[in-house]
Amino acid sequence: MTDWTDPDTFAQALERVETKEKGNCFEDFEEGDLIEHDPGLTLTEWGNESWMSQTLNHDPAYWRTDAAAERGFDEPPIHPDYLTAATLGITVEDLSEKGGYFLGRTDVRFPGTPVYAGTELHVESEVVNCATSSSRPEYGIVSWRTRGRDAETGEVLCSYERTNMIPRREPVATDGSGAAAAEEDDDPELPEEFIAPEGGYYEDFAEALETADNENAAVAYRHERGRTQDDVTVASLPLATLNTAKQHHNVDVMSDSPSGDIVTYGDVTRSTALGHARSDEQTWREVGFDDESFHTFVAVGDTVYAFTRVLEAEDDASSDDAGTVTFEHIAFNQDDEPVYSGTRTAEIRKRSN
Ligand SMILES: C/C(=C\C(=O)SCCNC(=O)CCNC(=O)[C@H](O)C(C)(C)COP(=O)(O)OP(=O)(O)OC[C@H]1O[C@@H](n2cnc3c(N)ncnc32)[C@H](O)[C@@H]1OP(=O)(O)O)C(=O)O
Repeated sequence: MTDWTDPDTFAQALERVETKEKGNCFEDFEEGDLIEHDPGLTLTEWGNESWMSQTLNHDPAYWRTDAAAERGFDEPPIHPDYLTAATLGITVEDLSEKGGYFLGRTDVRFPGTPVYAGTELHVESEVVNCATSSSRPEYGIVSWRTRGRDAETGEVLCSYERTNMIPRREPVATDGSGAAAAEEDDDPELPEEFIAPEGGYYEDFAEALETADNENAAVAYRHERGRTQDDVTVASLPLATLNTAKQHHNVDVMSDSPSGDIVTYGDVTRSTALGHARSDEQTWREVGFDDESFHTFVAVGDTVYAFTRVLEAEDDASSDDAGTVTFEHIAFNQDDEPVYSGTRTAEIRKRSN
């Protein structure tokens, strides 16, 4: 009788059987396709608090009822970073589980916030672009518009457009023009002076911008905190959002990939950098995020730091207690390499109120 667990026999069986594959290849996506994602997620206090604590998002309004009430929330709400990460995590099984990397995202908005624990998320994505990668013949580049809705009311809570590299079944011939376009600008022009705001209130950002306007200066500074990536940030946080990307939890497969190892979920990297930035400001509300890019991998043992450039300050917030500030945040690693960048618009509390 055949012993199926004999290692030689089993190796032969493994070679001959079909693998029940997961995920979709580039060829499976067509512009205009609408995909309703089967996994759903109830946004819980546990999920929210795990995400916020591990990414150093310790804003009291998301932790304490008195601080929440002071900011106009009924109770500590679901953090927009966790909402964004959960909205994306649910989509991975259909959109990107096959492999490839999360390259970037834009137009991240929260039309239905605040969102409270107990809300069930239902997520759908529409394919908005399928492009050939001119530098990587074995991949295509796909963009989707994703909407996370309150499953009960249908209200859109989080919406964004995201782009991933997605493996092709069959590599295509490319002209290699992508590599040429990526050539480094070896003569960067930086301003003569860097100004840091005095404090974290709206007026501090507005005043610093005004000073910089009169000189060849930029309002830019780094944040002291860093967060070294470990099993929790690399594997546990994405799995808690039902993100099934093998990049985050399958060391065996990833040893034979461009990164050579499991890598941090892009939303963990960016949320950690944003947590560092928020710890040096008086955040009132998050408005949105644009032009987000993931430049290189972050892996277990890497440390995520943050750098902020203040771009704009406008006294046009939804509340008299705040003004609107636009930032560029850059996450970087222990070797000072940028790993993430993106712009963020947030309402920042005014000093006078
Ligand atoms: C979720 C989820 C997975 C993750 O969270 S993975 C973790 C987050 N992402 C990363 O760590 C990726 C970091 N990026 C990289 O390491 C490099 O970009 C990468 C993927 C190795 C590619 O590097 P290359 O130097 O080979 O190439 P480029 O950076 O020039 O990009 C390749 C092509 O993609 C185009 N592209 C890049 N960014 C964007 C963007 N934001 N939007 C649209 N297109 C973009 C770029 O122009 C190149 O195009 P070519 O035609 O020239 O090939 C999950 O699984 O869902």
